Amino acid sequence: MRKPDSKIVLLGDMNVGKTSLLQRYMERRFPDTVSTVGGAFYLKQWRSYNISIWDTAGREQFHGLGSMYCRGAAAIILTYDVNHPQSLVELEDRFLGLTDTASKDCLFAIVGNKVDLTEEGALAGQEKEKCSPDTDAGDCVSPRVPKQVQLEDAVALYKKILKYKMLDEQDVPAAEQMCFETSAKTGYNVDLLFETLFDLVVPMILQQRAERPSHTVDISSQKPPKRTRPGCCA
Ligand SMILES: Nc1nc2c(ncn2[C@@H]2O[C@H](COP(=O)(O)OP(=O)(O)OP(=O)(O)O)[C@@H](O)[C@H]2O)c(=O)[nH]1
Ligand SMILES: [Mg+2]
Repeated sequence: MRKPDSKIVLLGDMNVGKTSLLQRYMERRFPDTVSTVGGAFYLKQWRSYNISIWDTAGREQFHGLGSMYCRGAAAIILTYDVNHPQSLVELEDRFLGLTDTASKDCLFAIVGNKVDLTEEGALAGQEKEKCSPDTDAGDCVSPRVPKQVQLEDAVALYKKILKYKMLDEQDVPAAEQMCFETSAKTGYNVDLLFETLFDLVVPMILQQRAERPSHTVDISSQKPPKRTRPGCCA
């Protein structure tokens, strides 16, 4: 397997839908999931680059592993559930600190998932009817409720992160570009999320390559060392 050129990590509380988002994007489906243990990754080829996308466990007991998964990451997807305000609070309180091991110019996306469960989901083009007993589970949506976390709350968190990382708003992508509302269930905005990040990460790969010192030695210009005492190896 080729070494990945870059790394993207999904972080966020348990049950917000990290695994489901990744499976929706990589496998184009919304399977039943079990709560993640530790972490797992997919390799995505984007243009001629290999990007690893890491799914992490949101459960408190795996918290200690988070900073290890973030090491060297080029982008981090901070995921919350639009129906659970506490999951947004947790991003700041519990997960942001884990990102200190990421690359110094790491990008942040903030993603509010499960928008299909909200009344606003209907406005986002998710017009499917409520489940009926004979409807396939994957084809139905649950009764909708007003959205509990607004996109502006995510934008405010994005700006706080920039302050925490001491980054200038002018040097990073705008909050409006990096805050998403998604549904792993319907696929709403899922491609947009991942592919926006891939497009932003590619120039970072190119820059790293340009900065990396060359390890190639031109042996044709090397003269053999002079031997002072022939035959002696001491
Ligand atoms: N309605 C709806 N349900 C979702 C969506 N995304 C995930 N779910 C459901 O939410 C539950 C948790 O999803 P996971 O993807 O396992 O959540 P996770 O963030 O990976 O959780 P951990 O692995 O425990 O950290 C599952 O029952 C999913 O089917 C979504 O967009 N809409
Ligand atoms: Mg999971």
